[in-house]
Amino acid sequence: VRRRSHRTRLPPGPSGWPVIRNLLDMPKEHEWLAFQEWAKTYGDIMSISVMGNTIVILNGEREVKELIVSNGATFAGRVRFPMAELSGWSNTIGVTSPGDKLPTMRRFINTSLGPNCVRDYEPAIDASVTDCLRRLTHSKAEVAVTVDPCVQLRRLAASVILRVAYGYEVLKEDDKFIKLSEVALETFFTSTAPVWLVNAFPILRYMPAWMPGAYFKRQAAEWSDIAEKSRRETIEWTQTELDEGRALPSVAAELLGDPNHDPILEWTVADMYGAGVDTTLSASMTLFLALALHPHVQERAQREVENLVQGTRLPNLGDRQHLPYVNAIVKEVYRWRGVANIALPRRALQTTEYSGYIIPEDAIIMMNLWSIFHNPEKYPEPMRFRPERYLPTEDGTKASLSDREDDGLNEDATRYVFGLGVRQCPGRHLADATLFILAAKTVASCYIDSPTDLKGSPITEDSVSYLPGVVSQPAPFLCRIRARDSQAELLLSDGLAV
Ligand code: HEM
Repeated sequence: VRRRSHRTRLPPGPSGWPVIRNLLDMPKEHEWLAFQEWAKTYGDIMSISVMGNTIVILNGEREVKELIVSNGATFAGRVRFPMAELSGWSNTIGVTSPGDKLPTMRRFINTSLGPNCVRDYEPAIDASVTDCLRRLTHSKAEVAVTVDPCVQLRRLAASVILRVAYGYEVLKEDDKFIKLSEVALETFFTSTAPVWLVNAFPILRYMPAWMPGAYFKRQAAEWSDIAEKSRRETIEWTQTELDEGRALPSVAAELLGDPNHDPILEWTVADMYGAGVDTTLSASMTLFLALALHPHVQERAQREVENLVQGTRLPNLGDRQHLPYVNAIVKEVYRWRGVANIALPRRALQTTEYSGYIIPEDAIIMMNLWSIFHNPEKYPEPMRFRPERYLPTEDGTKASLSDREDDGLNEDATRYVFGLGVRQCPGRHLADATLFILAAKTVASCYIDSPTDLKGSPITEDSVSYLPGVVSQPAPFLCRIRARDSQAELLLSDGLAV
């Protein structure tokens, strides 16, 4: 192991090589696993240096709480991606650091997506979930069909977001706004990749577009048009609905209702798609995979729901407090494989001293949520999906359901999965409500089993694999799904969208 000299006073880390420093050490994918491994040598706060940037990695809950929560303002910055800014994404909240526009954006999105939002949109979320399960089961009780659940779960995540953001209802498989938003989002992700030299050397952004080597500027101009088209067409759609008196309540309708609204907030509405769809989809796919792998979890959850509703209806958000085991499933979905394993990197806005180390201004800060979620002292047998770890039952470990703040053992994973502090995910209430409704209705009405990869090889808990990326999703898988019985089939097909 190459250790860096103690004299630097940066948090410890591999020493790297002259000039390129840790460029070759930096893992190409699933970096949270490498960071977790490095923590065994360097500890819960460590650093590396890549392309002139200091990256500070926080592997422990104490470091995350003390730096990100208690020192919130210092670490509230986001990483800049000049190529994304040139490509029309400069008003995206997820790359905006504190300054003139951030407080306006945060206030708006926190209010629009606060706990009230969930109450207002609950019927729409409920209907979308039922619709999704009906499509997945094909409404045929006791006839199991083999499906790739990703297709319908993506449609569900996108339907919820487009309904809440614009009052738009997805009615077709190849929906125009899903396509438009996905194409635009692709340009965002591609423009944040390190292959664009301008992301490492921002000075290049001043090169005139006609110069040899300035291909990136012409590409950025093209992508900028795509981002603008997506933002404009969606918000104009809501404006037309408002003008013609048929707009459904939505975040965009609320915004457009104020004639003096700040136009920058139209981008914040658009951000909901990019930030909300892949994340909700990742957690939903993990839910299906975990249920398919654990029939006893489904049975216990189904019994819990059945005791409450007695076959008369499907459960809903109002039942939440009476369904502790279903709640525990959602918490374990957040923890077991993670969604955004290194959250969304932050940037230090000033030089700070912590635990005897210097964290320099502009350092990139990565919270390794994976390390926290897979610390065996905090979550015994961390690779096992065990919802009961959150429950005060004979096989559970919690002292009480209240899950006190200082209770480190099997702490509620919801506290971390959405990040922490001043930049915490504003979509958490919406996402959490969607996942609870999906989990409760799924166990109440369906039975899922036989998970395999796309070639038909069985998947076990130990062979589960996840794709790389800021948002990590299960590798594509198939499973068998059927409506639990004819009563469940009836409840799923009742009062549905066509
Ligand atoms: C299971 C689903 C989700 C997970 C796990 C998740 C997780 C996260 C995380 C870890 C962050 C970074 C927080 C930080 O830096 O501390 C974040 C930011 C964000 N999320 Fe979510 N998210 C989810 C769903 C959603 C939804 C449904 C929306 C909106 C509809 C949303 C909107 C945002 C936005 C706008 C940001 C950027 C906030 C900022 O930079 O100030 N997220 N999310």
